[in-house]
Amino acid sequence: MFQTESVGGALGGNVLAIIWQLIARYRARMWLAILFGTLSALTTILPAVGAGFMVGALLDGDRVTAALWAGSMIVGAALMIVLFTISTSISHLIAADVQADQRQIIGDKLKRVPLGFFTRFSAMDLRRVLIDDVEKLEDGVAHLIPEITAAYVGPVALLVIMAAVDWRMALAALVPTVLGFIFMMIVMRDGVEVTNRYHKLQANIATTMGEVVKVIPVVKTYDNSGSALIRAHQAIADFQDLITDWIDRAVVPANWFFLFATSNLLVLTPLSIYLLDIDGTDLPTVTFFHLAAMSLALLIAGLFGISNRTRQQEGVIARWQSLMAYPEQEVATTGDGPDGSDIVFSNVSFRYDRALVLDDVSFDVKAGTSLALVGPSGSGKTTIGRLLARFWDVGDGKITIGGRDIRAIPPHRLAESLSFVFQDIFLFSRSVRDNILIGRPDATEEELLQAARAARVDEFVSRLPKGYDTVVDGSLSLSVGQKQRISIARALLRNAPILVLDEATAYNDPENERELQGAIAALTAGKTLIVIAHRLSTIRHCDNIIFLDSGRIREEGTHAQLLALDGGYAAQWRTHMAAREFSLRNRQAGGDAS
Ligand SMILES: Nc1ncnc2c1ncn2[C@@H]1O[C@H](COP(=O)(O)OP(=O)(O)OP(=O)(O)O)[C@@H](O)[C@H]1O
Repeated sequence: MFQTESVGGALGGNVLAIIWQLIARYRARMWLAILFGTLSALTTILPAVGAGFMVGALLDGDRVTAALWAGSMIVGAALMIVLFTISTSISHLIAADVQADQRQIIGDKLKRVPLGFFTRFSAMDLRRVLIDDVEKLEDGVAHLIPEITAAYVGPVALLVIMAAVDWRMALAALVPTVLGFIFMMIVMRDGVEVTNRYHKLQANIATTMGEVVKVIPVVKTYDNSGSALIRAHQAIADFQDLITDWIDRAVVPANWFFLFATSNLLVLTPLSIYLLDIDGTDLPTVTFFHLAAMSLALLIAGLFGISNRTRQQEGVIARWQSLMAYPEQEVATTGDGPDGSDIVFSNVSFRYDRALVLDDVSFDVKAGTSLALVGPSGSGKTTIGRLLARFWDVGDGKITIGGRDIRAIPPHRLAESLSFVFQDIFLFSRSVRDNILIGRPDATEEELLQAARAARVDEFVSRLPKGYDTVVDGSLSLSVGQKQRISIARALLRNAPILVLDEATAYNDPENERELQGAIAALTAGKTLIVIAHRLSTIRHCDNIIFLDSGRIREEGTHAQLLALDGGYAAQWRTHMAAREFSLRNRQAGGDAS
């Protein structure tokens, strides 16, 4: 998952500055939104002023003027709403533009990160940054930025006017609110931490629930909901535990603050009555101060809401920054493709995180020959295949294809030379035809059908309701073997000079396997081939076999040479043969019984 904490912690109050940078292209319009927002905040003084003059007119017995002032109060309130609406309309339009920009920026970033990035971050992580967070950014751009200036300017302007009229009553309106602020800052020191945890645990629940939905079939198969859902239960329990803490340390203090902020009348009213008596302060002024004090409290309370929402934006910005900081892969934009299909790994070392996964690996595969990579699980076989496709770049050493360092080959030229059949098959929610054509979009119908026949796709496609035009979606349940055959058809169609097969036939049923092996033989004929295999029977005829263990090449040679060596490969071969014999005997026993 993308980081939210460390970057978020470092962000602190910078989050608004970062949002300000994000809207760089729209600053002129944003200034306009800020201007209208600030004018709207300033108009909050109008009802108080109007009320003061209205009372003055009433005391003079001038009812017409009083009515006019009453009308001005309504106009003032309406003006406030109109100005605010203009401000927020402008800022929402900017927010929509910024959101579109952000999606573009993230999309561009995703084009520049190495392919391996997508094996490390789940679709859910990406969805969160690309969709949910971009949605949330709307509050930052459309509300926080224009409102923050108004939230500061409004109370200050109000206070200046109040102080100009009577500094004593201005102070009385201000003091409880300031006390509320100080109180809030002391109590909310803990509240910030607990609110951050609240947001984190909330995100954790979302992630775990997403996982739960994914594992439901497994859970049901094993009838093991107790243990499989433990993480989800734990996430919910953690959240429930925190809620009480959060209410005690963040919600209650926040309400105390509102109480303090709006309780300035408790000080102002006795003071104003006292002043009425002793020094000729008049009733209109007292009326003005009472309404102005309430406006002041509300404006300052608004500041509190802003600081809370700013904190929510921190997570959004932190995840975005974490994505943007992900190392990019340098790609050549010009240059030739590989000159031939010889593959050479020279002293290649590689680590995903800390541990070395490939350690000084060197080998070559001559054009048109085959290499099999074998070894225990986790020995680095798949990593070698992925490095060849530049899922990641090597740490040390280099990989060349046709004598050219793959880092110097433009990606489309590299892609033209390689075909992959991976363990994980991804099919798009499009027709079977489109899914095969991904291998070569400009292939003719005849070429497509030829590839489909060779990969034995046509057999099951003819039984589908719309044949090759049937859409591969949730309603169409293809077996793993069928999906695998589609992916082989793709590779056949691509007809690239180098082919990497990662356990390509591991999931196919025995009846299909022989035919599929035939198709693969057609696919691999004349190609430079790297097979990543567990079932050694499929690779015994390879020109060269490398036995890997813990990221190092331990043995290399033909099947016969490695057997003669009697090392790790021979041991794995013996295990394989024993397992095969066992399964054959079982099948025979099953056959006899029936
Ligand atoms: N995306 C990744 N991030 C971090 N570590 C990884 C990643 N992919 C693989 N590894 C680690 O690298 C090591 C080599 O993995 P690799 O998949 O290359 O082995 P393998 O020989 O193909 O294994 P298997 O036969 O089980 O597929 C393992 O320790 C694995 O946990």
